Amino acid sequence: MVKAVVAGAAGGIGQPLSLLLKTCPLITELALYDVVNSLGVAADLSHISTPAKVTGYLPPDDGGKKAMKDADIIVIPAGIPRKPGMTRDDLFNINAGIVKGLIEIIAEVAPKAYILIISNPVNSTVPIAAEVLKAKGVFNAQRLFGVTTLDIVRAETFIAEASGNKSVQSINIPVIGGHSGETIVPLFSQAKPSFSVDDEKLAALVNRVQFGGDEVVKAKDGAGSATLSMAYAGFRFAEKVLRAMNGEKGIVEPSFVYLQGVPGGEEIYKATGCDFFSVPIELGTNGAEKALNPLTNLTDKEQTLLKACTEALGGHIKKGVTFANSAPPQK
Ligand SMILES: NC(=O)C1=CN([C@@H]2O[C@H](COP(=O)(O)OP(=O)(O)OC[C@H]3O[C@@H](n4cnc5c(N)ncnc54)[C@H](O)[C@@H]3O)[C@@H](O)[C@H]2O)C=CC1
Ligand SMILES: O=C([O-])CC(=O)C(=O)O
Repeated sequence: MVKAVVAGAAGGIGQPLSLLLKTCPLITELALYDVVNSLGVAADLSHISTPAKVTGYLPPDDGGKKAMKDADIIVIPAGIPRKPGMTRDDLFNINAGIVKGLIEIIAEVAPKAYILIISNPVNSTVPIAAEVLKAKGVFNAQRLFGVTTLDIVRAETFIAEASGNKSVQSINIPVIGGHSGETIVPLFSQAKPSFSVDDEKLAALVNRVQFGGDEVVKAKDGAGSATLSMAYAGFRFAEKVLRAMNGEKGIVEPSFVYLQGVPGGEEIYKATGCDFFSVPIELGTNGAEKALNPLTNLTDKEQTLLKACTEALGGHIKKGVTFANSAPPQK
């Protein structure tokens, strides 16, 4: 029996993500929570002929607690998205409180759940979640993930386009660091299969992965940010976590984790000075079982990107930690 929850299920990401989760045979119960419209989304999805039993919850009558009670995996795309001209950090003032409130509920009713955070700014919302869980005495770093899969999905797509590789799904590329602008570090030198483009094209590819989110925000012109590609990416990561929980071996995907709480993370922490960092993670029945060190054999250009990443990321992490420890409990 596997209970999955989507918090923010009626939103632009939440709806297609819930649809994809409804198609996953590994899930037996799918609880959809939102502050609006979740009952309608649940009724709609409940007619699909797949095993997961779908239920919807709104805040009244402790709906959040009921939705998340005893969940095995909770995916969080709750919060406002960007409009043109905004940075992800501009979302902090609203989304920090939303994530804090949801994690407070999870700490109480589902302390063992795997938590996958999509809400931006991921570089700060994941540290907020960790601090709240620590304060409640239920933090398990191996079960808290910032979802950075969309950066990997973009890198795979853009390499396939640039190199003319027709089998995009065979491409593997680590993207490390954080999830905003210069904190996103694609390691094209470690792409499999390897590929080569001239320096100018490589710089353009790096820039496109780092600022791919802006491309969508601009095209949507005030109607939000990436939702469909994010739902795909969120499902891809959630499904890998579920398959690993189910005993499948050898599953690796980068994710933004608390390095010092994941085996193998300590040496990456020492090298970067960042408590939280996205690196390839080996997933298993205990969640993040091993952080794989991608920092050996970086090219000079990648070293420069890494330096810019760690300089900015440290501040984002600190902002989240400070907020978590100073804001009052959310309602
Ligand atoms: N990690 C990543 O790679 C990506 C992250 N995002 C982020 O995901 C978040 C959601 O984006 P969209 O779905 O486009 O936004 P949206 O506005 O369409 O949906 C957000 C949903 O969250 C709900 N919500 C707000 N407060 C809530 C609470 N306390 N509890 C439960 N639900 C609540 C809203 O009612 C809404 O239905 C944004 O912060 C966005 O920046 C977006 C794309 C990629
Ligand atoms: O750009 C945004 O605000 C949404 C996001 O995180 C992405 O698309 O990578």
